[in-house]
Amino acid sequence: APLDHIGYMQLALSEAHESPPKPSNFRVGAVLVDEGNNKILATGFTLELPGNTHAEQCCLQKFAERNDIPEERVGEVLPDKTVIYTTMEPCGLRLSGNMPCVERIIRTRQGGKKGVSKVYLGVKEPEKFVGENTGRAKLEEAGIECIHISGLEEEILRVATAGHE
Ligand SMILES: Nc1nc(=O)c(N)c(NC[C@H](O)[C@H](O)[C@H](O)COP(=O)(O)O)[nH]1
Ligand SMILES: [Zn+2]
Repeated sequence: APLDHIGYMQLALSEAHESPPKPSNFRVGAVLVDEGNNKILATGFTLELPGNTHAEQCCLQKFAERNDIPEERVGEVLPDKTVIYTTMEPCGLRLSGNMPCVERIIRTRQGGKKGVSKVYLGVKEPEKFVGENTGRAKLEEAGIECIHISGLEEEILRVATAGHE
């Protein structure tokens, strides 16, 4: 049977377990899903790809690479009903200064592409690095629904902060 919301979030959490612990970020897992056909498009975890990458960023980049285009153009090849499950809400600001995942996700809808239409998140971002994460408001403004899938918060946060002292 196809995975349900909690199934996809559990899959994202299993990805988060793969992330190498680091004091300056959170260990997050994500799954890019074609909700129209219940197909997994890509999985990702923090630091999976080279260059201080985030879980959501890795999903987009891996799917783009599989379609021979750069991540910034991945919206051109995403199926119409693409959604992303991420154990922690997408970042709106990064201490490293790298492009936040909220911007990367909104960018998938540029040029009238459907891109990512929903973000399912396991927890809000703890205010440890950048204060309150205001990304969800930006996602909603861009027409992207943010839905909290509850039930895994404790384990998500334990995994996310395992690299912290
Ligand atoms: N949603 C999300 N997915 C991730 O894969 C990840 N690592 C974070 N973490 C958010 C946190 O705010 C940033 O990790 C810090 O702000 C440091 O920024 P860098 O990660 O070094 O760019 N958040
Ligand atoms: Zn991010």
